[in-house]
Amino acid sequence: MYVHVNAAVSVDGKLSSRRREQVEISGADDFDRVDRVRAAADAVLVGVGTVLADDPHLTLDEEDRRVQRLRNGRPGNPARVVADSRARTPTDARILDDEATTYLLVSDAADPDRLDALRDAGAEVVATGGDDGGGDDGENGDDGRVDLRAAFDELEREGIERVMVEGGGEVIFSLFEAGLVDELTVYVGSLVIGGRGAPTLADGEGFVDDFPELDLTDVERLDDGVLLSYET
Ligand SMILES: NC(=O)C1=CN([C@@H]2O[C@H](COP(=O)(O)OP(=O)(O)OC[C@H]3O[C@@H](n4cnc5c(N)ncnc54)[C@H](O)[C@@H]3O)[C@@H](O)[C@H]2O)C=CC1
Ligand SMILES: Nc1nc(O)c(N)c(N[C@@H]2O[C@H](COP(=O)(O)O)[C@@H](O)[C@H]2O)n1
Repeated sequence: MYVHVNAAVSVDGKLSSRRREQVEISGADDFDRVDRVRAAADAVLVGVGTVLADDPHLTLDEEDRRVQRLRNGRPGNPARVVADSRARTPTDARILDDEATTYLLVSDAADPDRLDALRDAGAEVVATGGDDGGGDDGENGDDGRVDLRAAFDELEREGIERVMVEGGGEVIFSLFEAGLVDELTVYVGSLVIGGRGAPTLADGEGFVDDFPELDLTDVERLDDGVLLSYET
């Protein structure tokens, strides 16, 4: 699986404010670039924190790009994928409409009745990862969250080979922690958000050593900000 993480941050590295509501950090040119990256992907992935905060749609904005994909024998929109251990995605979430296939990555911690309701609402459920019985302590490498590596193997069996990850900070950290990131693009908008509780590009537990190092491959001025491109 090729994994491209993309995010927009303020100059102080925040994805959003302490209210966790969507903040428009990108300008028109960056949103168009994001649409292009989506169009190249087989699937767009977010964490359930992003679904609950933003209720994103994750489809293509540009009709021409949908048409081009269909001409190439691909679905008009990339599939949508949510890392959602406990199946907290609302059944009326926008990502569950019929404009694309939507996979919910869940763990053993998800309630079976809830999964039935989400299947009825149109979701394809992929279960990996489970509860080690020891609470959220991270012991045994299993804290009841989705095992992203195993889930990606399942998605590959569904023909998904290229994933674009749009956030948020918890999921992005987990992907770096698991060594699953191939490419990172970060749009840095010219604003300060601040707030110790505001989400950043990589949240989670954070690293204390063995920090993932990246190769800077490009720097581009875009809208009123800067696009930074990295490979791992
Ligand atoms: N500026 C930007 O480009 C973007 C900003 N955002 C912002 O980010 C915030 C949401 O980010 P977060 O709260 O960090 O939530 P998130 O979107 O990273 O979701 C985290 C949740 O995913 C679930 N999950 C399942 N398996 C997991 C695993 N293995 N590792 C980590 N999480 C796993 C857990 O329930 C966890 O609470 C919102 O404020 C949203 O507006 C989100 C996307 C893009
Ligand atoms: N690239 C980017 N720039 C910003 O300024 C943003 N606020 C976001 N947010 C994320 O974009 C997604 C919205 O998707 P739809 O337009 O509803 O399809 C979602 O993942 C937001 O968190 N991204």
